[in-house]
Amino acid sequence: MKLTLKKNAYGKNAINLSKIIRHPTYHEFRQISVNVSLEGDFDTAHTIGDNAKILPTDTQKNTIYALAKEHFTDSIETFGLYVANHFINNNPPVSQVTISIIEHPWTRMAFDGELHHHAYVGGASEKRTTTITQTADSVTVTSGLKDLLILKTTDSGFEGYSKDQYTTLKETPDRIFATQCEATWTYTAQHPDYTALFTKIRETLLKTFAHHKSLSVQQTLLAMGEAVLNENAEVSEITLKLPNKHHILFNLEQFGMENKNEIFIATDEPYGYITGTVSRE
Ligand SMILES: O=c1[nH]c(=O)c2[nH]c(=O)[nH]c2[nH]1
Repeated sequence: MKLTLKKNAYGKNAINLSKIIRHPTYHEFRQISVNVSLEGDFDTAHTIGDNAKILPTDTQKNTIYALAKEHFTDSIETFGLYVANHFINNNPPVSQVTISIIEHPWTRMAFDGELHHHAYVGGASEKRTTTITQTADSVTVTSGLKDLLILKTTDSGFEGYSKDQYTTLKETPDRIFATQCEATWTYTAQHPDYTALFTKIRETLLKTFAHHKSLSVQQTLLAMGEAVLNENAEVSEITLKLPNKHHILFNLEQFGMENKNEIFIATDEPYGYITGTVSRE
């Protein structure tokens, strides 16, 4: 039987980089994690161990640090586009480059309403993300956010669902809705203002989550996606991933007490996993 090498790719993951951008009146601190993945004419490396066409992943890593000096000055999308372009233009065997970047936010400390010049608070779970995929004749940019923890204490219920002999879940018109939101979106236009749009989309996601009278996670997911597309002509499609981080009512009756939707078992696992993509027709 003849065996063939099918789709293959190689690159460097988790290239962790931080940068101080010194503005006249304050320092900006940025921290990103970059993945590089190259596809192309690399068969002979696999078949006969000929590395002539291989740009070492160590070089790929060095390239990210070197290019960041001049070209990581704005959004992660703009930097990712520059880097993808560099790899495809300088390496003939490469037919497709994928650059994924996660940005860890650091925000300047504030005292008496004044932002500090060079001290920051980090550690928030939420991250901004982008993936750039570039070939000789096409480039796609996907932007997003992940690990955005959001919760509401009411305006969420789950009733009227299908039941069988294994159903134990009680219907409720009022429950906690907690999720770790992941969103990724693509654009209708080339070179939009990535950062302004990110801020606007994030705001729309939060506002819709907060205001929606939720009959299910599924219904809120669609409402959030629709709101983003309705309010942003520059967005062509959005995918949302909303794990349902259950807070389960604890049985206080066993102690002769009534639980008026106040005490819960906060669970991480198992969790419901609701995903969906909303697109323009
Ligand atoms: O909003 C929800 N959607 C479900 O599909 C589901 N399933 C479940 O057990 N709880 C919930 N909640």
